Amino acid sequence: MSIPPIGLGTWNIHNASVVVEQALDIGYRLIDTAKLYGNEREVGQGIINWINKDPVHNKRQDVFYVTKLWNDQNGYETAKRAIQDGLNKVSGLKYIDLLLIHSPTEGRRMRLETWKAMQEAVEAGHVRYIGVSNYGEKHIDELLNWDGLTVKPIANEIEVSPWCMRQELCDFTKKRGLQVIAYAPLSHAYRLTDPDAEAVAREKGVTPAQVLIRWSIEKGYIPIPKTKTESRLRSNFDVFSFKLTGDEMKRLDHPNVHDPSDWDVVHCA
Ligand SMILES: NC(=O)C1=CN([C@@H]2O[C@H](COP(=O)(O)OP(=O)(O)OC[C@H]3O[C@@H](n4cnc5c(N)ncnc54)[C@H](OP(=O)(O)O)[C@@H]3O)[C@@H](O)[C@H]2O)C=CC1
Ligand SMILES: O=C1Nc2ccccc2C1=O
Repeated sequence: MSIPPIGLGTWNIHNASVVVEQALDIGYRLIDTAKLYGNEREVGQGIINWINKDPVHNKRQDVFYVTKLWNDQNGYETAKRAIQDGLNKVSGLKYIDLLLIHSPTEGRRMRLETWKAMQEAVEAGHVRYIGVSNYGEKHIDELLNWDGLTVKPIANEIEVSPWCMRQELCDFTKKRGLQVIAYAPLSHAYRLTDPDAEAVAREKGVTPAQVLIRWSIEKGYIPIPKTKTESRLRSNFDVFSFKLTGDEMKRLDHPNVHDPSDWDVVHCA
């Protein structure tokens, strides 16, 4: 199993079919959406449009479509129906590459019931891989120690940036065999004028956004920056022709800051 090294986040993208097609043209291969974002159908359409315009070169199996079950879709029967709804919205894609539980907030019983429905979707061939999002250490171990587990999670999608490093959780996630998908890698654009990010960017001849995306990659994470702007789609993807040194990484790190740009539920019961 290999997950592409970078993805496109699509929260708040309303013309998603256009943006997704542009992203795939540029080279993005992972697209992250969710029931919550209200754009699964459009994201799927963007992928289909991209395949249809050059079916010899653009293949369904080259795209990694990620979506998530929202909090109100937890519970065994509800999740089963929700997975079918999600599949129906992107019927042209035939399957979901990675399905995540969006968050652990609904409690242990709901989390595990939802997982049971997700496992069955893998066993039925509707979903290739399953994973979690916003899970803390205890949620991960709850799942891995559950006696009903037949399909292991492959990833934990969590907010990670130099101002929300979550080093212990990231190390734990990887130690348990899950990849870290880093959401809000640009800290929702709140930190693009940070003096150190700007200085490193100037020295390297790149943008602060490229520095932050590269920071995630150097850490061994899969960043999923969001942009609806075509020029930024291009530059955010252009992060494989330079590296950050150990000193530059340290200059960007803020291990003592915890400033998530969004919700923070990894410690919920
Ligand atoms: N699982 C979860 O609970 C969560 C998942 N996510 C996922 O992660 C994705 C990314 O996180 P998100 O919160 O969107 O925040 P990001 O950190 O990706 O930042 C997005 C913001 O940065 C701007 N931006 C992007 N590139 C540049 C650039 N090169 N220069 C200047 N500004 C730029 C965008 O503007 P513009 O679009 O106008 O160009 C947008 O305002 C989401 O879209 C979603 O897919 C996010 C939050 C929670
Ligand atoms: O992309 C997202 N933005 C959010 C804001 C609040 C809760 C969940 C999310 C997302 O998944």
